[in-house]
Amino acid sequence: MKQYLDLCHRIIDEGTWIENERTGKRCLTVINADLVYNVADNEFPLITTRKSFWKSAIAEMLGYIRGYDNAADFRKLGAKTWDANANENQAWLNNPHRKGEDDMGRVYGVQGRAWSKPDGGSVDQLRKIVDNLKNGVDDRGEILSFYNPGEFHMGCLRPCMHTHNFSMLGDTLYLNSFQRSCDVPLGLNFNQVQVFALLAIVAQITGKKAGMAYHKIVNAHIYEDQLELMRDVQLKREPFSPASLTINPDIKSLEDLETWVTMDDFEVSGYQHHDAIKYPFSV
Ligand SMILES: Nc1nc(=O)c2c([nH]1)NC[C@@H]1CN(c3ccc(C(=O)N[C@@H](CCC(=O)O)C(=O)O)cc3)CN21
Ligand SMILES: O=c1ccn([C@H]2C[C@H](O)[C@@H](COP(=O)(O)O)O2)c(=O)[nH]1
Repeated sequence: MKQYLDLCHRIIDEGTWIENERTGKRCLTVINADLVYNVADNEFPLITTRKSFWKSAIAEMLGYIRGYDNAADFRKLGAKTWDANANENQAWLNNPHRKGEDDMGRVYGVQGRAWSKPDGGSVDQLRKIVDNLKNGVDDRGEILSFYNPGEFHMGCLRPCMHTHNFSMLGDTLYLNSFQRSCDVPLGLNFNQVQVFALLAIVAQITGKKAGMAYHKIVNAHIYEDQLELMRDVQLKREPFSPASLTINPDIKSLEDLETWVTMDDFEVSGYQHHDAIKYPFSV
């Protein structure tokens, strides 16, 4: 929690105003932030200075794991977070690659599970990582990358958290996650949960101990219409002690995640939080 609050204060104290062409808004921006989550000790990085909708965040991550390309599938899991990018962004609505209502195109999980090969067929990056780790192999290239510039024109948004690099020391699994762009009031509240949960889940299905997760953010920003709520409301509140996450131990494989797992298989205990804050969302 402290590292999140420190980043918010840093943006407000030292940030530079940058015009963003895509959204038509100004963002108070800093470059480079390094967040660390202790998954080994289950120090779940859930924001307490406002109500955090952690189930949506984990549902989003599960949708990426499943390779979803449709906002309706995310909704069925419990995340409405892709509705606006799939259906309200004019550039995407005009894009000939859009396959209709709710289509997100070739983003995130599509790249993670079915990266198109120029000579035909596709690469399932996550399957390879899980198989290797389960067999005790870390080839120093256990990388799940959603960032495919050759297909940006076929998706509604370029991935923000674009790369997850797993590694092993003995039987302890680590994760380094890279994010190019971060909406700190809205997105980071989710992304922290997702990096933590991704390491916890992958460790569980590969039979490893979870270690630390390292989260690198390049451009961290607060949109101009979010600033007042962050500075004058959220940052005036005292944080509560952290919550912890429990994952159903019956989840044992990638197939389990692909087939029967729902948000009922995740539980958070000891979550004390301040009231929700409705931050404006920029499409
Ligand atoms: N401008 C912007 N910020 C983002 O954080 C973001 C995007 N765009 N586009 C792609 C995804 C979608 N994400 C989202 C989208 C919506 C919420 C959101 O509305 N959160 C509310 C309510 C959540 C709920 O009810 O489930 C929140 O209070 O956290 C959060 C992250 C993160 N990403
Ligand atoms: O997981 C996510 C996804 C998106 N965001 C934010 C970061 C930016 O504010 C927008 C994306 O806009 P770009 O112009 O493509 O950078 O969405 C996030 O924080 N976390």
